[in-house]
Amino acid sequence: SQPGATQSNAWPARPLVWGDINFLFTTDTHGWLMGHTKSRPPEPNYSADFGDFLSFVTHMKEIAQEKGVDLLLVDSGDLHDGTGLTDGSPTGQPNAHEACSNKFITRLPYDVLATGNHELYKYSSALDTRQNFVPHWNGRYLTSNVNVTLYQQPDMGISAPLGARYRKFTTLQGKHVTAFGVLFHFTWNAPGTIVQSVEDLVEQVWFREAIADPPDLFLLAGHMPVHLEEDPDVNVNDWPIVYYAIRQVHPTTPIFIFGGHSHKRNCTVMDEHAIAVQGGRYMETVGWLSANLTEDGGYSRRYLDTNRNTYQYHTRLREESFDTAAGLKLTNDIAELANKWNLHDVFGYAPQDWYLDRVDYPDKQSIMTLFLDEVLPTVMRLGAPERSHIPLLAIFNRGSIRYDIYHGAFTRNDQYTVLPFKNDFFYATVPWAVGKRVVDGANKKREDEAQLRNARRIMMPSLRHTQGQESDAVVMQKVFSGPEEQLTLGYVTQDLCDGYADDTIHLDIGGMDRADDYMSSPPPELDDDDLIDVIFPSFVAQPIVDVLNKLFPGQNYSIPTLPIYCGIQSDQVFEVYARHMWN
Ligand SMILES: Nc1ccn([C@@H]2O[C@H](COP(=O)(O)O)[C@@H](O)[C@H]2O)c(=O)n1
Repeated sequence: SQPGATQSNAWPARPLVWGDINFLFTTDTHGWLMGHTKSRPPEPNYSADFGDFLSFVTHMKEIAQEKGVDLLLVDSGDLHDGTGLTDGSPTGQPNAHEACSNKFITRLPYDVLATGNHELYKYSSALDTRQNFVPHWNGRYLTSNVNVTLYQQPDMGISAPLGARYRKFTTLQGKHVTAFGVLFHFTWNAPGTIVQSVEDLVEQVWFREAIADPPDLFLLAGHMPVHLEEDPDVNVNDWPIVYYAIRQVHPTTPIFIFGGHSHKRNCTVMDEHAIAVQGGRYMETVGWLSANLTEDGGYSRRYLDTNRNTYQYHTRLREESFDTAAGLKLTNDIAELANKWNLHDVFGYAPQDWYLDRVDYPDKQSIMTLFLDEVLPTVMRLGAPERSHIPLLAIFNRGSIRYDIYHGAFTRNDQYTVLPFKNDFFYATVPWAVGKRVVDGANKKREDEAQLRNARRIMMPSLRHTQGQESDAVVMQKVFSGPEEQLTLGYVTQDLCDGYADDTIHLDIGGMDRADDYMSSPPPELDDDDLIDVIFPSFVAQPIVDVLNKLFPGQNYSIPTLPIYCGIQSDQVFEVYARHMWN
């Protein structure tokens, strides 16, 4: 682990069940290669870093070989955006260049990787991925429906697949695998990148040809949730389209789906021979899935907390013999980069914990309450003193706020874990009669668009997994025999497959589904004719401009003519606040 990380004192409840085909899977790691280093619960659950993970995977692959079975390592995208290692480069290099392309993730023996939406928000990230990350993987980075346009000679104007379209390979134990990497129909991608809809993907001649021959199994890695979600932003499950396209040709060939994007642990069984799993977020979870293809013996899934106890328990290794030389080197190299980029510099001391998912606005412990009521208005005023004579309404898309803040030192790295995105703040000065309706208007627009998308959505078939008939509660009691007060805080997953899948038994940390994306600082008391500065991040400028134009016809707002409110960008807001208020 990284220096100073607080180790977990909890342990897995029971060994993994191996099959003849086994998978370890990650998704939405978002740069959390240092692991979680804080001491407040549940952070120690996730205190292993990528070096520990490398040692774990290396040992697990050896165990698989000893058992004469296969173990494949899969990632479902969103490596970018989320910590100082991906976003805190002092040199302005492409996002995640050091963490992904040059140094760290390439050291893991992934068999299949897929791209996420966060790899495509900036053209520079996508190009860097293609030029510096993809070549390392030698056909294992799969982007079945994503292209990038090349603007350098001799490829001027050519639109080329970002990675490989698909991969056919034979495992060490001789199983024939056909693999795809699919991204949901993402539309907020940077100019110069192209995301083909999943409907169109499955109609392509190359796709039809690629699925024609029956493999022993289909492996579908992709950045979309395995189950429909409440939140319209992540409610983008196009898996059924791929599933049915394959099932039309191969009614019983096993299909293994590895999803992502909604940051949740999840699982669903589509038919006797098809299962979809998903491993959470931020290197909190390493997923495990096993199956017996030869005996047709069902599945076993597990969500592993990422700490050294977990890794040592499942590899049956003691502390002294667990680390591999390559794992230790990766740990050291990550620590070195974090130091070089001053990620541990302290901006101030947070006086309490604030949570992203456990509670919601306006709870005093919600990070949205801190951000909207305190941080955003304070920092906007500090950044634009010349506009202090006009009241402000600061609008924000909550999807930009990514993580908790814990009591104690608030560092440069924490700033990126809370808000990694570099967006400008635009503003429009409007009468309060208009300003007070912008948030509702933007949320309604988002809802309407989601409903339109969902109107033509094919539902994922769901077969309640029939192995291990016992209820979750009974299984849990069996696997944990100690008193409840010994349990630590963590995930208690309710997915759509039978049995209890969390590897370590916890007291439920709880969590909520996000509702509205657009929120604002507290509205001032004004008359309808009073003027107000409506401030919003550049990332959501287009929907806000659309709403403003609807509410205030004749003004013809457009992004190029919008003034910038202050010189502070969104990824600096917490630094400015912490330096002023927590120092
Ligand atoms: N420049 C950006 C890029 C993204 N966002 C926010 O991230 C959300 C998507 O994140 P997922 O992990 O759900 O894929 C997106 O909806 C935005 O809220 C941003 O604010 N600025």
